[in-house]
Amino acid sequence: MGHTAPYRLRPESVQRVIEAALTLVRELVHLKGETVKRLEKDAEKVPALLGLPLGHNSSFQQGPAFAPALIRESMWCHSTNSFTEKGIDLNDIRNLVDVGNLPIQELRDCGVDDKQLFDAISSAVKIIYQQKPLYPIVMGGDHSVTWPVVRGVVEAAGQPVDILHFDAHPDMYDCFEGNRYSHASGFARIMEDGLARNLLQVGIRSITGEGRAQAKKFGVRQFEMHSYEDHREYLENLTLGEGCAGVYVSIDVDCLDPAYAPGISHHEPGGMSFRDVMNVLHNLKGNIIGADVVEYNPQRDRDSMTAMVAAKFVRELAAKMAK
Ligand SMILES: NC(=[NH2+])NCCC[C@H](N)C(=O)O
Ligand SMILES: [Mn+2]
Ligand SMILES: [Mn+2]
Repeated sequence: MGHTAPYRLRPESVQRVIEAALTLVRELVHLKGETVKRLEKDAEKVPALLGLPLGHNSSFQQGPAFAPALIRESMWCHSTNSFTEKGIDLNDIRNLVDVGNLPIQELRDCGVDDKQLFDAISSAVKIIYQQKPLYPIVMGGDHSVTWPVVRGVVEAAGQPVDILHFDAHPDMYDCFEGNRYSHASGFARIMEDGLARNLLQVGIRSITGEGRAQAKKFGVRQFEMHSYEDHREYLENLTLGEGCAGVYVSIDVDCLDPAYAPGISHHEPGGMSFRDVMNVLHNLKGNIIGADVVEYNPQRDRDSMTAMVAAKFVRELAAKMAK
């Protein structure tokens, strides 16, 4: 018996499914945003956690599609507590809310294509950003999610952002393995769309001629690991975001050396330590209005250790955003 063509929803049904998914996000965002305002009417910025279980644009392994639930599990694991390194209690809803996941796989099963899916991600981010005092902090999923997330932040803010991007890779291929939505092309899309006033890439140690040419074309500043010590002082005293919408921080967990983070798809030796990233993040002067932690791959992890690494990145980013 040959394969029958997969059943497809009619286009109008696909639109209804997308709207249903965004309605769930909209209701949760409104509920959490209004609750925070009732508890703390002067709250300026409260990070709102959104999970994007997406892995199909990864060029090598698709495990990041399973990451959000496992990062949440580590965030609240009783092996630790709810306080961040500098004393923010994330159990306090005024410091962090969770608005659930966008149902990525279900949308794709209904025949939603990547353009529609990325538009839905940008819409979900705008819903969060427009519900003050909430600001989006996203858990991937592979690094392809950053383009639609940054687009949503910039469209809602009305101005470009300064982006601080931690990664072993520049992710600026024009088109990787025939896919312009690839996790290895997201920052090319971001720069083409004029979404970033400045893009600083930190932790780079796997870069092709195209990666360097694209950086030159777009004016991207790349801080490569082979000369990291020459730039440490500067990177650990950054001021970003003044005169534009603010700062967006994207952490690809593979910025870390595989010794510290085995649970990622692309093992690239010679990476950063967790403390190196914290030194840059804790000392950063700037108003972070959006962030993401991506590329955690549970299928490569050891005893959930990298889930805890991704979870601590989320926690410390949230603490840095909260005001
Ligand atoms: N977001 C990422 N993890 N990108 C990884 C890109 C890997 C690709 N093989 C390269 O060499 O560039
Ligand atoms: Mn990477
Ligand atoms: Mn990346």
